[in-house]
Amino acid sequence: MHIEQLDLRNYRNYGKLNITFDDKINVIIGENAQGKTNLMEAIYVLAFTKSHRTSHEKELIQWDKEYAKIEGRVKKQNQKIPLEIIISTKGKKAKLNRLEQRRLSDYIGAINVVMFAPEDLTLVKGPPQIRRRFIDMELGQIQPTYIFHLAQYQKILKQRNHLLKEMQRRRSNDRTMLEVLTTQLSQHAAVILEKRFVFLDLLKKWAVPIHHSISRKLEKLEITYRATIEVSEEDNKEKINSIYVTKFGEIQEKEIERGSTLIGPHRDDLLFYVNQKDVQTYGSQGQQRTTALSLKLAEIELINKEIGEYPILLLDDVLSELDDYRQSHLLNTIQGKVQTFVSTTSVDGIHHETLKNAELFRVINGSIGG
Ligand SMILES: Nc1ncnc2c1ncn2[C@@H]1O[C@H](COP(=O)(O)OP(=O)(O)OP(=O)(O)O)[C@@H](O)[C@H]1O
Repeated sequence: MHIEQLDLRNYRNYGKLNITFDDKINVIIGENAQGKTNLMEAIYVLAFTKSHRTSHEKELIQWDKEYAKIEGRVKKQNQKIPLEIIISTKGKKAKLNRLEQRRLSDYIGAINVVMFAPEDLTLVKGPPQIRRRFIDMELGQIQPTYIFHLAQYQKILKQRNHLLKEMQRRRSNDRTMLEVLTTQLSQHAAVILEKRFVFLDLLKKWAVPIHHSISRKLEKLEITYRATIEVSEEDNKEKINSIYVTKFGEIQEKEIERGSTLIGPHRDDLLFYVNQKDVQTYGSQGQQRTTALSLKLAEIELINKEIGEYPILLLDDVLSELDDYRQSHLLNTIQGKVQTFVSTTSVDGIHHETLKNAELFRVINGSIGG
């Protein structure tokens, strides 16, 4: 799949932009603060309806304007699909084939996008929420029902935390309500965990051999899921649900005392081992980067396997962060089959021949020239 055309209106520092892209490699080049990441972000928002770098959507609207609009024409399985996101101070609209989609899960997945930015290099070393976000974004775009369960889970979690806080302060003792919320939360948590286990199994199938190859066959990567309950990656949702229900029963008084939900997928994590050593604690920066790169490359292959087409790849200022060997590995993998957007301040540090045939877009203060 690829984006043929992108139109922006009042999006960050782009007042008006109409641009046609190459279906292979597009290099977005410009000095700092000219709008390279803004362009990448717009493509990301077109795919996920939200930004990868802010949760405050008002920031996406050009200063002093009422709304921001992103329109894209995507070619997927030989069909041209028009997509549109409008963000205004009143809210957000997502249109697929010119029809407004009320549920996010009906829109997300229309195009598949994989973003690789410098922050992703901290995927291994950074806090657990980065790894949970990684799973949620990647799994969500290949399985829209996951987004539905995640959204329900988060809604119920909020209500449950509020109730627990009220019970902690002795302003409520509504045990029946707590039981209802616990039952609902466990059900969604079980579906989320089951789907994460299936996804992880697929991810490992790709990431482990890729890591082996990038490390010149010296390193064996292992990935495990760390849950807040004792569960096996082979367990199905019924089994997981019953484990949650039992555990919630056991910790109920502790949860009331703390005023918060203490177990569930919102507290889980991924662990990475290289040659049986925990990469987060013992890995070199190089090993951590290889792991992050292997995961991203695995994701690209996984989406191709699940969807039947390669996703669109956004490499925001990250190529120059990788050494020549890792750069080559990345660019050789995508060569000729993945529409890719590379943003950079200079092509000096990027030596691969793929870029020689790329289409070049020069960004100066929210305008693009060839
Ligand atoms: N809502 C907005 N309205 C207008 N301009 C904005 C808005 N949000 C950000 N900008 C401007 O966009 C520019 C930053 O663009 P961007 O983040 O894409 O930079 P970049 O080209 O990727 O630079 P770098 O190489 O430093 O990352 C800044 O000049 C900023 O003032």
